Amino acid sequence: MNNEPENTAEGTEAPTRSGFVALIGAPNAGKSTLLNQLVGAKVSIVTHKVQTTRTLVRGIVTEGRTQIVFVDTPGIFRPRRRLDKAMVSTAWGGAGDADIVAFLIDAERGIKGDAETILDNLSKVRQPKVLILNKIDRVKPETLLELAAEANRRVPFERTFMISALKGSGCQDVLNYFAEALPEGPWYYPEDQISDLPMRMLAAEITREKIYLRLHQELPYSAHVTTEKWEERKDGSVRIEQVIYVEREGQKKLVLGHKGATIRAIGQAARQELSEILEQPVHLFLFVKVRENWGDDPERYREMGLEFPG
Ligand SMILES: Nc1nc2c(ncn2[C@@H]2O[C@H](COP(=O)(O)OP(=O)(O)OP(=O)(O)O)[C@@H](O)[C@H]2O)c(=O)[nH]1
Repeated sequence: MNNEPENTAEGTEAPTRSGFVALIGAPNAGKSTLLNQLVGAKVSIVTHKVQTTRTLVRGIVTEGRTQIVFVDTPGIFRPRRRLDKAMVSTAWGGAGDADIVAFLIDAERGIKGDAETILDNLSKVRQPKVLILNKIDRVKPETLLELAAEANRRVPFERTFMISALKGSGCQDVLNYFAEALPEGPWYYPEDQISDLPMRMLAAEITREKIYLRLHQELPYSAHVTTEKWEERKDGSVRIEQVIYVEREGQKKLVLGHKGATIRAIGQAARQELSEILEQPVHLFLFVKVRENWGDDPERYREMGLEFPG
Protein backbone atom coordinates (compact mmCIF):
# COMPACT_ATOMS: atom_id res chain seq x y z
CA MET A 1 0.00 0.00 0.00
CA ASN A 2 1.21 3.47 -0.83
CA ASN A 3 1.28 5.57 2.33
CA GLU A 4 2.60 8.72 0.76
CA PRO A 5 0.60 11.86 1.50
CA GLU A 6 -1.54 12.70 -1.53
CA ASN A 7 -0.31 16.21 -2.03
CA THR A 8 3.46 15.85 -1.91
CA ALA A 9 4.08 16.39 -5.61
CA GLU A 10 2.47 19.41 -7.13
CA GLY A 11 0.13 18.72 -10.00
CA THR A 12 -0.49 15.07 -9.07
CA GLU A 13 -3.43 15.75 -6.75
CA ALA A 14 -6.74 14.31 -7.87
CA PRO A 15 -9.12 17.10 -8.86
CA THR A 16 -11.93 18.07 -6.51
CA ARG A 17 -15.46 17.01 -7.33
CA SER A 18 -18.77 18.56 -6.34
CA GLY A 19 -22.44 18.50 -7.15
CA PHE A 20 -26.05 18.36 -6.07
CA VAL A 21 -27.99 15.26 -5.18
CA ALA A 22 -31.78 15.57 -4.94
CA LEU A 23 -33.50 13.24 -2.50
CA ILE A 24 -36.93 12.44 -3.88
CA GLY A 25 -39.51 10.26 -2.18
CA ALA A 26 -43.04 9.91 -0.90
CA PRO A 27 -43.84 11.53 2.44
CA ASN A 28 -42.35 9.48 5.29
CA ALA A 29 -39.95 7.54 3.04
CA GLY A 30 -37.13 8.66 5.34
CA LYS A 31 -35.50 11.48 3.38
CA SER A 32 -34.81 13.67 6.40
CA THR A 33 -33.51 10.71 8.41
CA LEU A 34 -31.13 9.77 5.60
CA LEU A 35 -29.94 13.33 5.18
CA ASN A 36 -29.22 13.59 8.89
CA GLN A 37 -27.45 10.23 8.85
CA LEU A 38 -25.25 11.23 5.91
CA VAL A 39 -24.45 14.68 7.19
CA GLY A 40 -24.04 13.44 10.74
CA ALA A 41 -26.01 16.27 12.26
CA LYS A 42 -29.59 17.30 12.57
CA VAL A 43 -30.08 19.57 9.58
CA SER A 44 -33.55 18.53 8.57
CA ILE A 45 -36.55 18.08 10.79
CA VAL A 46 -37.66 14.49 11.39
CA THR A 47 -41.05 13.67 12.84
CA HIS A 48 -43.52 10.84 12.54
CA LYS A 49 -45.93 13.23 10.87
CA VAL A 50 -45.81 13.21 7.09
CA GLN A 51 -45.17 16.31 5.00
CA THR A 52 -43.02 18.02 7.59
CA THR A 53 -40.38 19.20 5.15
CA ARG A 54 -41.48 22.32 3.32
CA THR A 55 -38.35 23.88 1.93
CA LEU A 56 -35.24 22.63 0.21
CA VAL A 57 -32.96 22.02 3.16
CA ARG A 58 -29.44 21.25 2.14
CA GLY A 59 -27.01 19.02 3.89
CA ILE A 60 -23.41 19.21 2.82
CA VAL A 61 -21.00 16.29 3.07
CA THR A 62 -17.37 16.69 2.19
CA GLU A 63 -16.03 13.19 1.62
CA GLY A 64 -12.41 12.89 0.52
CA ARG A 65 -12.09 15.20 -2.47
CA THR A 66 -15.81 15.42 -3.18
CA GLN A 67 -18.35 17.82 -1.80
CA ILE A 68 -21.90 16.46 -2.02
CA VAL A 69 -24.73 18.94 -1.55
CA PHE A 70 -27.95 17.16 -0.68
CA VAL A 71 -31.25 18.76 -1.45
CA ASP A 72 -33.95 17.42 0.84
CA THR A 73 -37.19 17.85 -1.04
CA PRO A 74 -40.69 18.04 0.37
CA GLY A 75 -42.52 14.74 0.01
CA ILE A 76 -44.03 14.51 -3.43
CA PHE A 77 -47.69 13.64 -3.28
CA ARG A 78 -50.89 14.59 -5.04
CA PRO A 79 -51.37 18.30 -4.42
CA ARG A 80 -54.65 19.40 -2.93
CA ARG A 81 -54.33 22.81 -1.38
CA ARG A 82 -52.34 25.67 -2.84
CA LEU A 83 -49.57 25.23 -0.30
CA ASP A 84 -49.34 21.55 -1.24
CA LYS A 85 -48.98 22.53 -4.90
CA ALA A 86 -46.08 24.84 -4.08
CA MET A 87 -44.37 22.07 -2.14
CA VAL A 88 -44.66 19.66 -5.03
CA SER A 89 -43.35 22.02 -7.68
CA THR A 90 -40.45 23.00 -5.42
CA ALA A 91 -39.58 19.34 -5.03
CA TRP A 92 -39.56 18.64 -8.76
CA GLY A 93 -37.68 21.91 -9.32
CA GLY A 94 -35.01 20.62 -6.93
CA ALA A 95 -34.74 17.44 -8.96
CA GLY A 96 -34.33 19.37 -12.19
CA ASP A 97 -31.34 21.30 -10.86
CA ALA A 98 -29.53 18.32 -9.40
CA ASP A 99 -26.66 16.31 -10.90
CA ILE A 100 -28.07 13.05 -9.60
CA VAL A 101 -31.58 12.19 -8.48
CA ALA A 102 -31.87 9.69 -5.65
CA PHE A 103 -35.30 8.11 -5.28
CA LEU A 104 -35.99 6.81 -1.80
CA ILE A 105 -38.62 4.15 -1.24
CA ASP A 106 -39.97 3.00 2.10
CA ALA A 107 -39.42 -0.71 1.46
CA GLU A 108 -41.98 -1.64 4.06
CA ARG A 109 -44.70 0.26 2.15
CA GLY A 110 -43.44 -0.78 -1.26
CA ILE A 111 -44.30 0.76 -4.62
CA LYS A 112 -47.78 2.08 -4.21
CA GLY A 113 -49.61 5.38 -3.84
CA ASP A 114 -47.26 8.35 -3.92
CA ALA A 115 -44.17 6.20 -4.48
CA GLU A 116 -45.78 4.77 -7.59
CA THR A 117 -46.76 8.22 -8.89
CA ILE A 118 -43.19 9.43 -8.44
CA LEU A 119 -41.76 6.35 -10.11
CA ASP A 120 -44.00 6.94 -13.13
CA ASN A 121 -42.80 10.55 -13.36
CA LEU A 122 -39.14 9.72 -12.80
CA SER A 123 -38.67 8.32 -16.27
CA LYS A 124 -39.10 11.91 -17.51
CA VAL A 125 -36.21 13.14 -15.35
CA ARG A 126 -33.14 13.27 -17.57
CA GLN A 127 -30.40 13.10 -14.90
CA PRO A 128 -28.80 9.86 -13.70
CA LYS A 129 -31.06 8.23 -11.14
CA VAL A 130 -30.33 5.89 -8.27
CA LEU A 131 -32.77 3.84 -6.26
CA ILE A 132 -32.48 3.66 -2.49
CA LEU A 133 -34.63 1.10 -0.70
CA ASN A 134 -34.92 2.30 2.89
CA LYS A 135 -36.09 0.74 6.17
CA ILE A 136 -34.52 -2.62 5.35
CA ASP A 137 -34.50 -3.31 9.07
CA ARG A 138 -38.26 -3.93 8.69
CA VAL A 139 -38.32 -6.06 5.53
CA LYS A 140 -37.35 -9.60 4.44
CA PRO A 141 -34.50 -9.89 1.89
CA GLU A 142 -36.77 -11.62 -0.70
CA THR A 143 -39.18 -8.69 -0.59
CA LEU A 144 -36.30 -6.27 -1.12
CA LEU A 145 -35.09 -8.13 -4.17
CA GLU A 146 -38.59 -8.18 -5.66
CA LEU A 147 -38.98 -4.46 -5.03
CA ALA A 148 -35.63 -3.66 -6.61
CA ALA A 149 -36.49 -5.73 -9.69
CA GLU A 150 -39.94 -4.15 -10.04
CA ALA A 151 -38.61 -0.56 -9.78
CA ASN A 152 -35.77 -1.23 -12.21
CA ARG A 153 -38.22 -2.70 -14.70
CA ARG A 154 -40.00 0.65 -14.83
CA VAL A 155 -37.10 3.11 -14.63
CA PRO A 156 -33.46 2.62 -15.60
CA PHE A 157 -31.59 3.23 -12.34
CA GLU A 158 -27.79 3.47 -12.42
CA ARG A 159 -27.56 1.73 -9.07
CA THR A 160 -29.78 0.26 -6.38
CA PHE A 161 -28.91 0.61 -2.69
CA MET A 162 -30.53 -1.09 0.27
CA ILE A 163 -30.19 0.83 3.49
CA SER A 164 -31.53 1.61 6.91
CA ALA A 165 -31.36 5.38 7.25
CA LEU A 166 -32.31 5.00 10.90
CA LYS A 167 -29.58 2.49 11.82
CA GLY A 168 -27.03 3.69 9.30
CA SER A 169 -26.48 0.39 7.48
CA GLY A 170 -25.61 0.80 3.80
CA CYS A 171 -25.34 4.59 4.10
CA GLN A 172 -21.57 4.71 3.60
CA ASP A 173 -21.98 2.84 0.27
CA VAL A 174 -24.38 5.55 -0.88
CA LEU A 175 -21.87 8.24 0.04
CA ASN A 176 -19.01 6.43 -1.69
CA TYR A 177 -21.05 6.16 -4.86
CA PHE A 178 -21.87 9.88 -4.96
CA ALA A 179 -18.26 10.75 -4.16
CA GLU A 180 -17.22 8.93 -7.35
CA ALA A 181 -20.15 9.81 -9.59
CA LEU A 182 -20.30 13.60 -9.20
CA PRO A 183 -18.49 15.74 -11.77
CA GLU A 184 -15.12 17.39 -11.32
CA GLY A 185 -15.35 20.96 -10.13
CA PRO A 186 -14.66 23.32 -7.24
CA TRP A 187 -16.54 22.99 -3.96
CA TYR A 188 -19.55 25.22 -3.36
CA TYR A 189 -19.10 25.62 0.40
CA PRO A 190 -16.29 25.73 2.97
CA GLU A 191 -15.19 22.27 4.12
CA ASP A 192 -16.73 22.49 7.59
CA GLN A 193 -20.14 23.80 6.55
CA ILE A 194 -23.00 21.29 6.88
CA SER A 195 -26.06 23.31 5.88
CA ASP A 196 -26.97 26.49 4.08
CA LEU A 197 -30.25 26.86 5.91
CA PRO A 198 -29.99 30.19 7.72
CA MET A 199 -29.95 29.78 11.51
CA ARG A 200 -33.11 31.84 11.88
CA MET A 201 -34.98 29.45 9.63
CA LEU A 202 -33.51 26.39 11.28
CA ALA A 203 -34.62 27.77 14.65
CA ALA A 204 -38.13 28.31 13.29
CA GLU A 205 -38.19 24.76 11.91
CA ILE A 206 -37.23 23.39 15.32
CA THR A 207 -40.14 25.17 17.03
CA ARG A 208 -42.47 24.02 14.25
CA GLU A 209 -41.38 20.44 14.85
CA LYS A 210 -42.16 20.75 18.57
CA ILE A 211 -45.63 22.08 17.75
CA TYR A 212 -46.26 19.11 15.45
CA LEU A 213 -45.03 16.63 18.00
CA ARG A 214 -47.58 17.88 20.53
CA LEU A 215 -50.50 18.97 18.40
CA HIS A 216 -50.44 17.03 15.16
CA GLN A 217 -53.92 15.57 15.71
CA GLU A 218 -55.58 18.90 16.32
CA LEU A 219 -53.46 21.22 14.23
CA PRO A 220 -52.36 19.31 11.15
CA TYR A 221 -50.72 21.84 8.84
CA SER A 222 -51.95 25.25 9.92
CA ALA A 223 -49.05 26.59 11.95
CA HIS A 224 -46.17 28.61 10.60
CA VAL A 225 -43.26 29.88 12.65
CA THR A 226 -41.03 32.85 11.91
CA THR A 227 -37.99 34.04 13.82
CA GLU A 228 -38.49 37.77 14.28
CA LYS A 229 -35.54 38.65 16.49
CA TRP A 230 -32.08 37.19 17.08
CA GLU A 231 -29.95 39.00 19.61
CA GLU A 232 -26.50 37.81 20.65
CA ARG A 233 -25.82 38.99 24.19
CA LYS A 234 -22.59 39.97 25.91
CA ASP A 235 -22.89 37.09 28.41
CA GLY A 236 -22.67 34.61 25.52
CA SER A 237 -26.37 33.77 25.43
CA VAL A 238 -28.80 34.52 22.64
CA ARG A 239 -32.32 35.95 22.82
CA ILE A 240 -34.64 34.60 20.15
CA GLU A 241 -38.18 35.81 19.53
CA GLN A 242 -40.51 33.80 17.34
CA VAL A 243 -44.09 34.19 16.20
CA ILE A 244 -46.31 31.18 15.69
CA TYR A 245 -48.97 32.01 13.10
CA VAL A 246 -52.21 30.06 13.15
CA GLU A 247 -55.32 30.51 11.04
CA ARG A 248 -58.04 30.63 13.69
CA GLU A 249 -58.68 31.83 17.22
CA GLY A 250 -59.48 28.25 18.31
CA GLN A 251 -56.05 27.11 17.11
CA LYS A 252 -54.39 29.84 19.13
CA LYS A 253 -56.09 28.45 22.27
CA LEU A 254 -54.77 25.00 21.39
CA VAL A 255 -51.21 26.21 21.01
CA LEU A 256 -51.39 28.13 24.28
CA GLY A 257 -53.02 25.25 26.18
CA HIS A 258 -54.57 25.38 29.64
CA LYS A 259 -52.97 28.28 31.51
CA GLY A 260 -50.24 28.38 28.84
CA ALA A 261 -49.05 24.83 29.60
CA THR A 262 -48.74 23.72 25.95
CA ILE A 263 -46.77 26.69 24.70
CA ARG A 264 -44.50 26.43 27.74
CA ALA A 265 -43.75 22.80 26.91
CA ILE A 266 -43.17 23.64 23.23
CA GLY A 267 -40.87 26.50 24.23
CA GLN A 268 -38.90 24.37 26.68
CA ALA A 269 -38.33 21.58 24.16
CA ALA A 270 -37.34 24.01 21.39
CA ARG A 271 -35.04 25.98 23.69
CA GLN A 272 -33.25 22.85 24.85
CA GLU A 273 -32.61 21.65 21.31
CA LEU A 274 -31.56 25.09 20.13
CA SER A 275 -29.04 25.52 22.92
CA GLU A 276 -27.57 22.10 22.07
CA ILE A 277 -27.21 23.03 18.40
CA LEU A 278 -25.92 26.55 19.03
CA GLU A 279 -23.82 25.46 22.01
CA GLN A 280 -24.85 28.54 23.95
CA PRO A 281 -27.66 29.39 26.40
CA VAL A 282 -30.88 30.35 24.61
CA HIS A 283 -33.69 32.60 25.84
CA LEU A 284 -36.65 31.77 23.64
CA PHE A 285 -39.80 33.88 23.53
CA LEU A 286 -42.82 32.58 21.66
CA PHE A 287 -45.85 34.61 20.59
CA VAL A 288 -48.98 33.26 18.94
CA LYS A 289 -50.81 35.32 16.33
CA VAL A 290 -53.90 34.60 14.31
CA ARG A 291 -53.55 35.36 10.62
CA GLU A 292 -56.40 34.08 8.52
CA ASN A 293 -55.65 32.47 5.19
CA TRP A 294 -51.88 32.71 5.45
CA GLY A 295 -51.90 29.72 3.14
CA ASP A 296 -52.98 32.10 0.36
CA ASP A 297 -50.47 34.86 1.11
CA PRO A 298 -47.58 35.10 -1.44
CA GLU A 299 -45.28 36.64 1.20
CA ARG A 300 -45.44 33.47 3.35
CA TYR A 301 -44.33 31.40 0.37
CA ARG A 302 -41.31 33.59 -0.23
CA GLU A 303 -40.34 33.28 3.44
CA MET A 304 -40.44 29.52 3.13
CA GLY A 305 -38.40 29.56 -0.07
CA LEU A 306 -41.32 28.25 -2.14
CA GLU A 307 -42.70 29.50 -5.41
CA PHE A 308 -46.21 30.95 -5.18
CA PRO A 309 -48.34 28.73 -7.41
CA GLY A 310 -50.61 31.62 -8.47
N1 LIG B 1 -37.51 1.41 10.93
C1 LIG B 1 -37.03 2.45 10.24
N2 LIG B 1 -37.63 3.64 10.31
C2 LIG B 1 -37.14 4.67 9.58
C3 LIG B 1 -35.98 4.51 8.76
N3 LIG B 1 -35.73 5.70 8.16
C4 LIG B 1 -36.69 6.56 8.59
N4 LIG B 1 -37.54 5.95 9.45
C5 LIG B 1 -38.70 6.56 10.15
O1 LIG B 1 -39.66 6.96 9.20
C6 LIG B 1 -40.33 8.15 9.64
C7 LIG B 1 -40.26 9.24 8.55
O2 LIG B 1 -38.92 9.65 8.37
P1 LIG B 1 -38.54 11.09 7.75
O3 LIG B 1 -37.06 11.09 7.60
O4 LIG B 1 -39.19 12.20 8.50
O5 LIG B 1 -39.25 11.01 6.33
P2 LIG B 1 -39.29 12.09 5.13
O6 LIG B 1 -39.26 11.32 3.89
O7 LIG B 1 -38.25 13.14 5.33
O8 LIG B 1 -40.74 12.73 5.35
P3 LIG B 1 -41.35 14.12 4.82
O9 LIG B 1 -40.63 15.24 5.50
O10 LIG B 1 -42.78 14.00 5.25
O11 LIG B 1 -41.22 14.15 3.33
C8 LIG B 1 -39.66 8.56 10.95
O12 LIG B 1 -40.44 8.06 12.01
C9 LIG B 1 -38.31 7.83 10.87
O13 LIG B 1 -37.79 7.52 12.16
C10 LIG B 1 -35.34 3.22 8.72
O14 LIG B 1 -34.33 2.97 8.07
N5 LIG B 1 -35.92 2.23 9.47
